[in-house]
Amino acid sequence: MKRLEGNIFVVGLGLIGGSIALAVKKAHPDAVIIGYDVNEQELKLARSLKVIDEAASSLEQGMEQADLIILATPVMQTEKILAQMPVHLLKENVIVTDVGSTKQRIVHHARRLGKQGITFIGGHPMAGSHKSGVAAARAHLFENAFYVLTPTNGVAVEKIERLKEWLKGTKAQFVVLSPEEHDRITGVISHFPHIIAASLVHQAQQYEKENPLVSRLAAGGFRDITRIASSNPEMWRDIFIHNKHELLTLFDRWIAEMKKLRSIVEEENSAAIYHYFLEAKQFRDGLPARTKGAIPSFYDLYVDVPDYPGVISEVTGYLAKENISITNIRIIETREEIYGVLRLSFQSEEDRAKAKACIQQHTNYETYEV
Ligand SMILES: NC(=O)c1ccc[n+]([C@@H]2O[C@H](COP(=O)([O-])OP(=O)(O)OC[C@H]3O[C@@H](n4cnc5c(N)ncnc54)[C@H](O)[C@@H]3O)[C@@H](O)[C@H]2O)c1
Ligand SMILES: O=C(O)C(=O)C[C@]1(C(=O)O)C=C[C@@H](O)C=C1
Repeated sequence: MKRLEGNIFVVGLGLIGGSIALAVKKAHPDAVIIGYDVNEQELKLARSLKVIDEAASSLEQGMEQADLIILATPVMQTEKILAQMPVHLLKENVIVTDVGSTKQRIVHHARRLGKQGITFIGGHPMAGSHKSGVAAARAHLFENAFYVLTPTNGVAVEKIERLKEWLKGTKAQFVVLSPEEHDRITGVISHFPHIIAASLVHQAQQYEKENPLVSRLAAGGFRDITRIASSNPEMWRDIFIHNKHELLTLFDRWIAEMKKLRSIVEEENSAAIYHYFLEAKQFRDGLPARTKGAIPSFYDLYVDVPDYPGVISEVTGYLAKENISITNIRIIETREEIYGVLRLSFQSEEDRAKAKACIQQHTNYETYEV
């Protein structure tokens, strides 16, 4: 495995910046990871968690020594940083990239770098979480996920390959898209779903004023579909402003769709209602669960476990006895007062099948694949 050496400057040490820093360090232990964040607490925490090797005292100080600059701030901040970047201070061969969830406006603002001979390659690792901050950063966050790159025409192929080499510790699958294609696709499968999740929560909040039982009765379905409403509001505000045009079209299409649905329910058109759900189920079930996709895929097994201390070691203990190795383990949802959902990831389909059989043999916990 080729190990690169050099200075990596990560601006914005939150969930994504921190995770990328850890992944780069894992693949290139001789690289020096320098970090900067406007929030001094996060910067200190990043240093003490060893997410970065050094803290820069300013953007300029970090940028002038960097061989790779990764901008991992909310997208409106990224736009500002690009506009103010001190190009004259940068190393000639530096590569500048970002991780923002939108691409057209960022790539547009980066044109000034290209004009002055600096390579900019837009990037977006298509995995994340509703959590934010460096404490949530994990080196494996992007494993198996797509990592979109949006290089513009003038960018040399060697520079793109070099960036992929730097980022190979993410174990993501790189895909090149135009910024327009990127924003169109993410509008449908990432951005618009966020407003739906947030609006469902607002609707429940309104109903709760009439009956406080609403939030107590909000069960698995509501929690599953609204998980992402717990995400960082600053990040999502910026995404909505950046991808406004795409989102306005999606609003119009969604409103038309809701009107259509409302009328079939009003008419009690049972065939139409049934087919609507059926088509949705077929498309959802057909999403590439095992191949790599926008929904990050692994050989995952979900286990509904009772909420008591020791339950995780109980389950992992059964698997250990049968020598079944787990690549990742996570409690993805605690459904208060009922049970938790344990997500176990495996290296292969075979391991997952063995694990399923093992858990079924030793426990009565429900197991399922999504
Ligand atoms: N969270 C996700 O699921 C996800 C996934 C892929 C990409 N992204 C993108 O990654 C970027 C970062 O998101 P995150 O989830 O890591 O957010 P985060 O809130 O965890 O981290 C962002 C960090 O940037 C810092 N910051 C803000 N303005 C700054 C500035 N001007 N200079 C230096 N630091 C600054 C903040 O203090 C914070 O520590 C966003 O552009 C987002 O669109 C997020
Ligand atoms: O899993 C989540 O919590 C996410 O919201 C991750 C998610 C997504 O919409 O899929 C969010 C924004 C990113 O730009 C990429 C990934």
